Amino acid sequence: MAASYSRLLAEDSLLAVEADDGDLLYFSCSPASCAAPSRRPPPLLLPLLAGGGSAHSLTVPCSERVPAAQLHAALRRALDAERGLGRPLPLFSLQPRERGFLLLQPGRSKAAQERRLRPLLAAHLPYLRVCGYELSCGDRVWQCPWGADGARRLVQKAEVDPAVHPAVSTLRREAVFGCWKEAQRVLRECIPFIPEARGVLELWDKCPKYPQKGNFPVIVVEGLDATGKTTLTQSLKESMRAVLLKSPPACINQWRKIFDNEPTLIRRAFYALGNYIVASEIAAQSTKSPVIVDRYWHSTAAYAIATEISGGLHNLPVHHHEVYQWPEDLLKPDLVVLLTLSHEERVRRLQSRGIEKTKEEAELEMNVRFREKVEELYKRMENPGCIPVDASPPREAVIENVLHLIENHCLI
Ligand SMILES: Nc1ncnc2c1ncn2[C@@H]1O[C@H](COP(=O)(O)OP(=O)(O)O)[C@@H](O)[C@H]1O
Ligand SMILES: Nc1ccn([C@@H]2O[C@H](COP(=O)(O)OP(=O)(O)O)[C@@H](O)[C@H]2O)c(=O)n1
Repeated sequence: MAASYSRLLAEDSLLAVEADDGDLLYFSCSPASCAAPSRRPPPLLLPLLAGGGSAHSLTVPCSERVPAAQLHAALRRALDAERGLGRPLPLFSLQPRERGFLLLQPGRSKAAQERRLRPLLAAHLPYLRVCGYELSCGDRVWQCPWGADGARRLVQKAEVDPAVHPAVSTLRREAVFGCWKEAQRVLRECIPFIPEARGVLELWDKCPKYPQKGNFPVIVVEGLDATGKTTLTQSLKESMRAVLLKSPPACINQWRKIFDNEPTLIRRAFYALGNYIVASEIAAQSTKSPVIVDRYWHSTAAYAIATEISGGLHNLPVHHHEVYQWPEDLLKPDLVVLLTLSHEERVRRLQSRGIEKTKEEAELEMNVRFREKVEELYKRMENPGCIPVDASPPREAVIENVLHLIENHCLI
């Protein structure tokens, strides 16, 4: 009979490894005495070890968010650069809650893998939990912690798959901030490591904290890259005699590249605060004229969730989850238009535009699953939700449709 999730968490530690297709495989690691002999050994590890390969897991305790996120990113870079160490798979430990990597290396002994790993990890070792994996009695896999303090534990395929992706519970803390105070807190913690964080915070300090919208309409245009946001927002600006704003706003754009190269926690805090900075511009401008905004909070949340939650649509947080709700302290637009386009047409437009692609754009183009998740996430956003508009007709028709939509919302 399958063990319950709560029992596994009470007695064992539970690990989730992201397989090649982005889906998750769950293992439990139990003190040998309470391991039921009927529980099967885990896939992935058993064939690898039986074939003479080796495996190590590295996890980063998450006590201090910013240093932990930076260490995790540094490890990823080091492992990606070190070809002789095998393939790193993203790994979540659910008890204690930690993130890290599982290194799988066919045809290399545990001792040999350890010899390559030790110098690479030397500087980080005090802040990491590292375990090697061993095979005994033909089909028993043991987890063996480095250092003297940990007893080895039996690793088995977990008989329960928690219904929720392990990263869902960390989204609020690490990627989709529910209020400006949280984003500000993260950027403050970054100042010792990233001096530019101070620049962003100084600009934010000058902004009113809960600005109110003026009487003119505020319309946001969202959508994947190359769906026609720039084209549409420019036309709306002209035909409505509106002011056109962008998030992130021009005043922090100079630092965008720096934050784009930082781990999720820091990168998303930058974009989140960017939305609050643009909100004060929206408030000021909407007392004088209509305002069009090219990307806003929905983009920040949708991209953050799609990057953090691996696998397919089934792994996304359930409908009406708190991460889909508009932050209460962020100025709300009157209408959010979502431009939708088939994958083929979007790629054609990207190619005909021909400018250099950012890493995330290139990933979007390549990764159909990621694109599907971003689009689905846009549609799950609430209060306000996005209104989808087909962006495939000619430019003039798209603009006309959106102008009708704006009129129907009684905004002009
Ligand atoms: N309705 C349309 N039909 C055909 N091409 C379009 C349409 N709207 C935009 N484009 C073209 O597609 C490309 C991407 O549009 P753009 O407005 O830059 O998208 P985004 O700002 O969303 O990245 C541009 O070359 C643009 O001229
Ligand atoms: N309000 C915003 C705007 C952009 N972003 C991030 O910036 C990326 C897209 O910005 P972009 O400027 O390349 O998009 P386009 O306006 O070129 O389509 C997304 O991948 C998001 O990660 C965000 O998080 N929040």
